Amino acid sequence: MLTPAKRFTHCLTPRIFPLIFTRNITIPYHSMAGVATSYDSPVRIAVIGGTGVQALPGFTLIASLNVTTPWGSPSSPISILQHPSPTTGKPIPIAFLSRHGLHHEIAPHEIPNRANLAALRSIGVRTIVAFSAVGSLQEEIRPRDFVVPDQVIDRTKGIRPFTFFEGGMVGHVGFGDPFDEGLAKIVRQCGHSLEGEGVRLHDKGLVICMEGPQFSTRAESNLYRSWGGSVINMSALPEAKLAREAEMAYQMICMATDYDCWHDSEDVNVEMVMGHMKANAENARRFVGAVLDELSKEEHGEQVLAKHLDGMMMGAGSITHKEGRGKESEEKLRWLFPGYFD
Ligand SMILES: CSC[C@H]1O[C@H](OP(=O)(O)O)[C@H](O)[C@@H]1O
Ligand SMILES: Nc1ncnc2[nH]cnc12
Repeated sequence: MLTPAKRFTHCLTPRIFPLIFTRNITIPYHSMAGVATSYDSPVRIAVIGGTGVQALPGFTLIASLNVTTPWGSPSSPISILQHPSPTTGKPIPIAFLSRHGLHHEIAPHEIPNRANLAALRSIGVRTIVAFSAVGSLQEEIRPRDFVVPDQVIDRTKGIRPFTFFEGGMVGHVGFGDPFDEGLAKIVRQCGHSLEGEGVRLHDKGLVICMEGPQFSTRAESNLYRSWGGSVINMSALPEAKLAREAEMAYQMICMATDYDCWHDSEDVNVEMVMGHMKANAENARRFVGAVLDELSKEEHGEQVLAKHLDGMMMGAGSITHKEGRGKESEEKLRWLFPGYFD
C-alpha cells in the first residue's frame, strides 16, 4: 500500500484522462483578486459550511482552489485558510467549502455531493467537520442549541447521487455508525468547553435527513418524533455516506433554528432559520475555532489523517473482478483512489 504522502504526490500527478477528468486548480477565483489559486501541500482538515455559514470569518485566506473532479465541480471554490496550531504555533491549512454555493444558490437536492467530497479528498483532506441548520424534534433541544449527532435516518428519496461505486464497480462500506466517533469525542469536548459562554450542547442525537426543499408536513414531523428523531435537516445525506466511502472521518455539528411544525410555536420558515443562524453566528464561529485549535494539536495527528479508515475501500471496493469492471467508473475511482484499482 502507498503511504499517504506518496499517495498524495501520486494523486497530483497528471494522468491520461479525458479532459473532463483532469484536475484544474489554477483557474482564478474571480472575487479573490491577488489570492493564490493553487496550494502545494496536502490539506488534511476541512469545514463544510451550510445554511448561513458561507465563509469562515477570522481566518487568513491563503488560496482559493477551483477543483474539477470526474463528478463535476464542487458547490464552491475551496478556500484554503490558515490556522495557527495552538501547540507549535505553526500555521495549519484548513479547507472550507460552502455546501449551498457562495450565495446559497444550490438547493439541498442539487448539491454536487460527489464532487464536493472527491474534491476535498483530492487535496488531501481526511477529516471533515460539517455544519448544518436543523429543525428540533424535541422540546429540550431549543433554537440555537448545538447537537453533535450520532445517528441518521435516511428520508431522502433516491434522487440524489449517493455513491462513488456504480456502473460496473461495486463497493459496500459499513455505515452502522454514520459519524466518526473519534472525531465526535473531540468536537463534543470543544463544545462543552464553551458551555457557560452561551453555548448549549447536546452530545448525541438522531438526525432525520429529509428530501426537501419543502419542509415536512405536521404528520411527518410527528412520525419522526415517534421514531425518536432529535433534529431534522436536508443535508446530512448523502454527504456522510460519501465521506465514509472516501475514507474521510466526518462529523456534523447541528444548530437548531426552529421546532419544525410539530410544536405549539410558529411553524418553521426561512426567516426564522436565518434569524437564529445570524444571532448565533458568533457561537458557531467560536465552536469551530475551538475544534480547529484542538485538531491542530499533534496528539490528534492519527485521527486527523483518519488512519483507521485508510485503505478501507481497497477491500470494500474490490468485489468486482477486473474483467467485469465498467471502464468509465474504473477510471473515476482510480482518480479518487490512486493505486487502489490498478
Ligand atoms: C434554509 S432552511 C433548510 C436548509 O437548511 C439546512 O441547510 P444546511 O444543512 O446546509 O445547513 C437544511 O439542511 C436545508 O438545506
Ligand atoms: N425544520 C427543518 N426541516 C428541515 N431542514 C431544516 N433546516 C432547518 N430547519 C429545518
